Amino acid sequence: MITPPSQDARTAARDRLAALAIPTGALGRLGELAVWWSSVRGEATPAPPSHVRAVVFAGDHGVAAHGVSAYPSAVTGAMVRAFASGVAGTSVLARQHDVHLRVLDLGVDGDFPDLDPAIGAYKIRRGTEPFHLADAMTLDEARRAVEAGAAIAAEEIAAGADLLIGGDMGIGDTTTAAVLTAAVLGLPAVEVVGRGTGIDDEGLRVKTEVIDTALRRAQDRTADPIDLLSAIGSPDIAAQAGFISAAAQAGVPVLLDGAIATAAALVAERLTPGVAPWLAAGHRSTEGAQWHALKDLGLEPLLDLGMRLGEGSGAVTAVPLVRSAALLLSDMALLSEIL
Ligand SMILES: O=C(O)c1ccc[n+]([C@@H]2O[C@H](COP(=O)([O-])O)[C@@H](O)[C@H]2O)c1
Ligand SMILES: Cc1cc2nc[nH]c2cc1C
Repeated sequence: MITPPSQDARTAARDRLAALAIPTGALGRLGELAVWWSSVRGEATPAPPSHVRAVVFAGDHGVAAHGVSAYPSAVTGAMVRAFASGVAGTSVLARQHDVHLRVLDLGVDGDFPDLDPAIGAYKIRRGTEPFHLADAMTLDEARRAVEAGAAIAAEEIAAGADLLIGGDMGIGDTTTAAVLTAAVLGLPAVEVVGRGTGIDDEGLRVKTEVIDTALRRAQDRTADPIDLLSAIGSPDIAAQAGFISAAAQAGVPVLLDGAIATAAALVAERLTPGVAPWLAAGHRSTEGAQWHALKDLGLEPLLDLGMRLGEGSGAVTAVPLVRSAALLLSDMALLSEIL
C-alpha cells in the first residue's frame, strides 16, 4: 500500500504559489514543481532537498550482442570503474550539485576484484540471456533483483536521503527499456525504439526487429510484473523498479532520469500502484519509450536538452531546479505584502 503525498501540503503550497509576488502562473512548471515538492515533503514550504542520493544500477544485457547498440558490452564494466574513480559524466554532475553517488553491479558480465566489494554486494547474475530468443533471467532472479532494489533504497533512506535518483549503466539497456515499456503499455516496437547510444538506420531496423520479436515472445507474460521482468527485463532494471517502489512506499520522492529509469518506474507502478505521485521527471530523453512511459505516469519532464547519457545524468542536472522551486515558494514575498 502506498500512501499518497500530502493533499493538505499540496493545497497550502498551491494557495501560496497563487499569492506570490508574480503574475499568476508566471513560474510555469517551476511552480508546479514547487507544489509537488511540498506535497511529497508534507509541508507547505519545505526546505529544498539537501540530501540527494543517486544510485547507478549497472548490468549487461545479452541482447547487446545482436546489433542493437553502437558500442560493445565491454563498455559497461569500464564505466563501472569510471564511476568508482569518480570520472564518469554523472560523477562530475553529482559533485557539482552536491549529490551523493554510488554505483552498484547488479548484473555485469565480469568481476571487479580490485574495487570496493560493496559495488558487487547485490549482484544477481552475469549478464542476461538475449530476450528475443529466451527468458532474460529466472523468476527467482527477477524477484531477488526487485528485493535488492528495495534494500538499496532502504540503505539510502537510512543514510538520510530526502530525494532519490536512480541511474543506469548497461550497453543494450535502451532495448530492454523499450521492450518493457511496449509490453506494459501495449505498444508496437516502432513507437518505443530509439537510437540509444547512436545506432545508424540499419541498426535501428535490427533493433526494431529484436524488440518486435521479444514482444511477441512475451505477449502472454504482462499480467505479473515479476514474470515480465524475467522474460524481457534485467537485474539492473528490476532493481531500479524495486528501488523506486520502495522509495514511494517509504514516502521518499524520486527524480527520474531517462528511458531506463522511466521504464523502471512504469514497472514499479505495476508492482505497487500509487508510485507515480511520488515521482518527478528530470528530463526528456531522446527515446520514444520514455515519452510514452512519462505520459502514462502523468509526468512532464523538467529539462529538454537532447541528453541521452543515462547514468542518472538528466535527473542530477535537474536537481538545482527542485532547489530553486522550493526556495521560490518559501522565500519570495506575497503580492499583498508589497502592494
Ligand atoms: O537514459 C536514456 O534515456 C539513455 C538513452 C540513450 C543511451 N543511454 C545510455 O546508453 C547505454 C544504452 O544505449 P544502447 O544503445 O547500448 O542501448 C546505457 O548505458 C544508457 O545509460 C541512456
Ligand atoms: C562511453 C559510454 C558511457 C556511457 N554512460 C552511459 N552509457 C554509456 C555508454 C557509453 C558508450
